[in-house]
Amino acid sequence: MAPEIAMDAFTGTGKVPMTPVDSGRAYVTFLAGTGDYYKGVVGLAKGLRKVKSAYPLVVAILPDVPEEHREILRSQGCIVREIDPIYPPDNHVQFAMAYYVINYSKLRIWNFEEYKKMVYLDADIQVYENIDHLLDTPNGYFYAVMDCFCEKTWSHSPQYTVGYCQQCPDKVTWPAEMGSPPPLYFNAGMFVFEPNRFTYENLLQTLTVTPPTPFAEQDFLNMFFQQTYKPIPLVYNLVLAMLWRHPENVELDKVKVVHYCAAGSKPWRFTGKEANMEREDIKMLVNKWWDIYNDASLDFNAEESEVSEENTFSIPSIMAAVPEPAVSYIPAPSAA
Ligand SMILES: O=c1ccn([C@@H]2O[C@H](COP(=O)(O)OP(=O)(O)O)[C@@H](O)[C@H]2O)c(=O)[nH]1
Ligand SMILES: OC[C@H]1O[C@H](O[C@@H]2[C@@H](O)[C@H](O)[C@@H](O)[C@H](O)[C@@H]2O)[C@H](O)[C@@H](O)[C@H]1O
Ligand SMILES: [Mn+2]
Repeated sequence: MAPEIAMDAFTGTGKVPMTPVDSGRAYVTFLAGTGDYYKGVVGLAKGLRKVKSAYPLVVAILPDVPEEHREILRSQGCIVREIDPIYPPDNHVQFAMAYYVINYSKLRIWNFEEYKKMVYLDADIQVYENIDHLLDTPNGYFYAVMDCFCEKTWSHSPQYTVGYCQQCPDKVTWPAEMGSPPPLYFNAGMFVFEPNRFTYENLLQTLTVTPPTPFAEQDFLNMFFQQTYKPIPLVYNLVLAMLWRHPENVELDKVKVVHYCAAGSKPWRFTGKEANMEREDIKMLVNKWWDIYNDASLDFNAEESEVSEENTFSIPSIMAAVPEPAVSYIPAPSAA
């Protein structure tokens, strides 16, 4: 006998609320390679469960992700979707990190048209407070958190050269002789977007004529969505470098989402040896990530999920086997 459920648990019309698949909303992350980033996805899946997110986690994976890792993600209730890689046009650019070249493949998520609105999260991100409300934001905008230009990874940029950062625009003003300051620039580790076939095709076509730059798809997305980009508060994507570059902008106890993107900060391979990794706040955040990763009570439970399926929100792992819909991809540009 299904447990008695207060009518207000529904939409008040007595109708069962839409399940996450029907709601057209989901979280999505990206996984490539045979390495240990799958641990980041497991941590993220468990973190979203811990904050009682109502929506599933879709994982866009490249073909090189081994079956063993795919099975681990399915067993954690993830919806695993294989995508084709996307390479930037032939180039000789020096990416800030050599592996950034695979990050262009993230653009395939705009083709997940069965979803109307999604939150993209890097696999090195953890969600510590429920952020489902981001999926209720008004359509037509690209929501993301502003990045910081102060790390050495930005040493190629004019901002870094003049010591300008959008996080403290009054500290070093943009030199007038260099024209207008750069447009607001987001970190592409987390963003709220609407999958859309037209946008998808436009992204891929534009990519073929856009010379690659050091921050790869992050630079590309900033250029592409410049007119519709809407900054959201830093609590939705704490880029760790903010802790030592702009501590005045950070209230750590209010942060909902932590992005482990500083060199040496990936929790699953943390040694504490790199610069700033000896900080107490960094060690606390890494331990916080491990507490969730190691918490067996947060593992996906298919039975529990099926029971709650009747009431509210969950996705049985059978959904995890959802095959890639037969769509004709725009052929990716030739490999770099
Ligand atoms: O070997 C890799 C490297 C990267 N990624 C994915 O690409 C994202 C972007 O890379 P990363 O987070 O390392 O970049 P950062 O945010 O540190 O610049 C990761 O979060 C993963 O989702 C992956 O799956 N395998
Ligand atoms: O492929 C480019 C990547 O660019 C971004 O990472 C960078 C960037 O944020 C710099 O500003 C930081 O200095 C650096 O530490 C950090 O790794 C995104 O987090 C990642 O998802 C991905 O798009
Ligand atoms: Mn990242």
